[in-house]
Amino acid sequence: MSCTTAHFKAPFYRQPSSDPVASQRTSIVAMSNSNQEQDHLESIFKQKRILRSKIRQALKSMDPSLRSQEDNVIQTLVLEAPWFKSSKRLCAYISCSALREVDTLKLLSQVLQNPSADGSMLQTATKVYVPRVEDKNCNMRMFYISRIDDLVANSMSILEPAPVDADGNEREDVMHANDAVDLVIMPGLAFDRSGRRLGRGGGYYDAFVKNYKELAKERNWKQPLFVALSYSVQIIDEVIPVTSNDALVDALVSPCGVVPISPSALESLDSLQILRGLSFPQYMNGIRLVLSKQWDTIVVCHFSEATGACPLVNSHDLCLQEVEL
Ligand SMILES: Nc1nc2c(c(=O)[nH]1)N(C=O)[C@@H](CNc1ccc(C(=O)N[C@@H](CCC(=O)O)C(=O)O)cc1)CN2
Ligand SMILES: Nc1ncnc2c1ncn2[C@@H]1O[C@H](COP(=O)(O)OP(=O)(O)OP(=O)(O)O)[C@@H](O)[C@H]1O
Repeated sequence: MSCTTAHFKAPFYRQPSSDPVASQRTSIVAMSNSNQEQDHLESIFKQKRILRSKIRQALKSMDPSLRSQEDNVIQTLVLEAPWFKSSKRLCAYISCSALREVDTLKLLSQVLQNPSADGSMLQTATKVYVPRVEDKNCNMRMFYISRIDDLVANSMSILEPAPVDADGNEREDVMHANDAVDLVIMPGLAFDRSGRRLGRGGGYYDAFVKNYKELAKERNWKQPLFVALSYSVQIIDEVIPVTSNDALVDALVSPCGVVPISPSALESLDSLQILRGLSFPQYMNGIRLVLSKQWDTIVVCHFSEATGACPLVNSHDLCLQEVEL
């Protein structure tokens, strides 16, 4: 399933000039620019297709017991994270085992069972919204669910909420909710260490992220934290080819840990405080802050191999500068 590239054609259209010769010249230049841009986009889509099959293959070859271990580690990391526990409203995908996606069912059943994500009886319950694909034109809605057992499998075998729940009530669409979502847990096929994300080619999440960010801006809401869940084999060393439509993630959760990428993730995940709080000498030398090319600010911490911690971030692809703590 894929959308056409027509979405990209509009920005390359130029207003015709009143001088017919200039207008012809302009339109030839515009056409050749447009053709170049189109070729460039085609090349990106081709690279994406190649990368998708490579990662699908890697996921297929993954040992099922390793997958299950990684699922547990990732979900535990999320469940124990302060940014997850403090979340009042979140969007999350319903994982599909046929697509070999990081499991979210443990996470979601925990949230839906508990009165709040941090288990506190005093707080109001965390509201959960999950995706429903509306058509093949990148339209996906996020509907409120209170239970996991009244979802139905769509044509892609992904469980989805019907627009009306089991009691006959219309479900709330997150785009019409009165309050802001603080967290969006995203799926993806591959990620690089600067937060670029390769989806399954539907463009659904890219469109949703763009629309939700616009809505939050209009309403003066704090932007949600966009966090993707990833098996180790899905984090790649190469740069993921992206277009201007591709939304970056703020942070990644993999079995190696929670990796803040954007400045807002660094702030929300309290990473600097965590780093400053570390007082073990063997860690102190190993920890570095790096400047990310993507965000042009200090965003990623990594650990030296000497510490035994996962060297999730390679200095060669991310660092503009390293700062010893
Ligand atoms: N669990 C889950 N729900 C989700 C998404 C997702 O990635 N995961 N989506 C995120 O956008 C949307 C659905 N988009 C999807 C796009 C493609 C395929 C899929 O089955 N792709 C096949 C290849 C099909 C083909 O090439 O024709 C595959 O990836 O193997 C599934 C969902 C909304 N809901
Ligand atoms: N914000 C958007 N509005 C309209 N079309 C979009 C938007 N974002 C992406 N698309 C279109 O969706 C198609 C697929 O995009 P892309 O390959 O980047 O999807 P993806 O990121 O892999 O999928 P997903 O976001 O669903 O995980 C492209 O044709 C692209 O033009």
